[in-house]
Amino acid sequence: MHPVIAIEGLTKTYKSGLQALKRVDLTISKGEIFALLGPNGAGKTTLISIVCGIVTPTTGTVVADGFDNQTHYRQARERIGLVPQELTTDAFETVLATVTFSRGLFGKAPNPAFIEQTLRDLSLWEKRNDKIMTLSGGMKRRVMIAKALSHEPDILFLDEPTAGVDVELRRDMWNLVRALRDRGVTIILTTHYIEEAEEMADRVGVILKGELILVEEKSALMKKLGKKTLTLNLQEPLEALPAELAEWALTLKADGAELEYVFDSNAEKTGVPSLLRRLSDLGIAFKDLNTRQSSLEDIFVSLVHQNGKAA
Ligand SMILES: Nc1ncnc2c1ncn2[C@@H]1O[C@H](COP(=O)(O)OP(=O)(O)OP(=O)(O)O)[C@@H](O)[C@H]1O
Repeated sequence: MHPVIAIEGLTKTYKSGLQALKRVDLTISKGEIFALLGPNGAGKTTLISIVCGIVTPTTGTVVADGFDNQTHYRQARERIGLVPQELTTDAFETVLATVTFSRGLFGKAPNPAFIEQTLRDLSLWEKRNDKIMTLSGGMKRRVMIAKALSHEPDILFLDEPTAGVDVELRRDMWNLVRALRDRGVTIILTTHYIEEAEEMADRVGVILKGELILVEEKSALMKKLGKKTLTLNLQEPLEALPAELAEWALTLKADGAELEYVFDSNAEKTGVPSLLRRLSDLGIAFKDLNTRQSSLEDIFVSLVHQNGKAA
């Protein structure tokens, strides 16, 4: 089975001379949910825009479901639905007309039953005769998704799908994305909300300054890079860390009332038992303790930090 998207040697230098993509190689399998993470300006939108045929790459190729998006643009584009970051739609049109028109743009035969189902799935059916301009921001975003799905694409790109939407709509979107995946749609999303990637993605890619610095199964990534944090709530606050504790990577928090120790949970020797013994020897007592597995957010922040230092 060929990958549903194959990106090879992709680079993009804008006319301004800015190199937005350095060299990106990436393959995506059918039915995956792939989350692309990266700080502002990393190149996420540029990458998506190239795959969707909106921006021309400087070098490299993109093959969507077997079709090169430059030599077979129409066939490649037909397979892709794009929900852009910005709302781009005719404010004076009704919801139903906009979504129906979108399908027509791809040369697909009308299918009112399919459009109705799509609008119902997105809780837009009641609003079908409303003009887009009268809808709330969240509803407008749903319209953008309905438009992207109108021609029944196999691959859906969501560029920051939940930026600025409320918690309820975010949950709805996640459910929708899962339902689409269950139907065999491949989903690529960019997000600033790491919890979104943590919750949804099968695989995660991290892009920094135009380079895909990491692509990994989410579960493997969290296991491999995951650290644990042990927090001890002290009986008496400490003014400073005693020199006798220098061999552990400790931080004092909450005005000295909490002692935090970050350790590698995969290591043979975590340092936790010896730390507790040393604390007891020093007469430092604690009321409570807890450990927390690091989240994808911690991992992401430390990756960005490391790369910032390396640059
Ligand atoms: N049309 C353009 N002409 C020149 N430079 C551009 C153009 N579009 C984007 N850029 C630059 O390319 C770099 C990557 O931008 P891009 O929008 O792809 O990043 P992003 O990761 O999507 O960021 P954000 O999270 O802020 O949306 C940025 O430095 C941006 O200023």
